[in-house]
Amino acid sequence: MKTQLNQLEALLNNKLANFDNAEQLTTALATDITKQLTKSIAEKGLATLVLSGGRTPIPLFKQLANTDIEWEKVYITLADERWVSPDDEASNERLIRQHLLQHQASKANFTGLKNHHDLATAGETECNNLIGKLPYPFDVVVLGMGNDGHTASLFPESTRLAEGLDPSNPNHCLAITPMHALHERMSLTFASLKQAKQIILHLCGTDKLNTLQTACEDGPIEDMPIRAFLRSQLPLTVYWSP
Ligand SMILES: O=C(O)[C@H](O)[C@@H](O)[C@H](O)[C@H](O)COP(=O)(O)O
Repeated sequence: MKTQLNQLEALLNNKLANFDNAEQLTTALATDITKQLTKSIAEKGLATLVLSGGRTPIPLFKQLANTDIEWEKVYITLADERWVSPDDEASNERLIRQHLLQHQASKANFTGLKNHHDLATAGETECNNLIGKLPYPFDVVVLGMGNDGHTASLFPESTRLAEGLDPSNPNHCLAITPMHALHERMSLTFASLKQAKQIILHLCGTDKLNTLQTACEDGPIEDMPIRAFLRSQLPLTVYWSP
């Protein structure tokens, strides 16, 4: 494990922060996000935070919910959304409302990606216009990764993946359909996410470490979309714990 971590630190140009356990990672990550948001608020009176769904970030959401930040000056949105009702078990908006927009963080300004359209393809323009109204570039983006190398909802083999990965795509979001995951999705584009002041890839478990190692090796970006972030000169840090 130590050798693997040393190899990855070299591959990631020392942008790998590894911790002995998820609790230590969560505390450090919540602290770092708080610092960046507080700095942005001091500089420009507001801050934007883009979050991913999944199971990994739930402890982080819970810790941030109780953190003393001027949340009324923080604008939060999602890196992606399953195109389901916000009260559906699969909804990332539901996850954010349930675990983050509580306690002190209940004062934050949240913009969801799901709108009234039945299909993500029909809702794409409205979603893009809505995200376009948020303060930009984003200050902090927190990404997860699946063991297929997807991030946000930029899945290998998905429809329109090339558009989603196109660094010059002028749009913030696109409707995309994974081949091997449930639900039509709305995903922020690589072009929109990569402009952020701070990009965090939040991973837990040896399976994700092994996937990260594979993603750091040669191979097409389309095979493992997280490679678009790893191979660009971006302010990206990987936070990992067992
Ligand atoms: O909507 C989603 O599912 C997420 O945005 C997705 O990109 C997630 O970050 C990864 O699938 C990792 O999920 P886990 O944290 O559950 O492994």
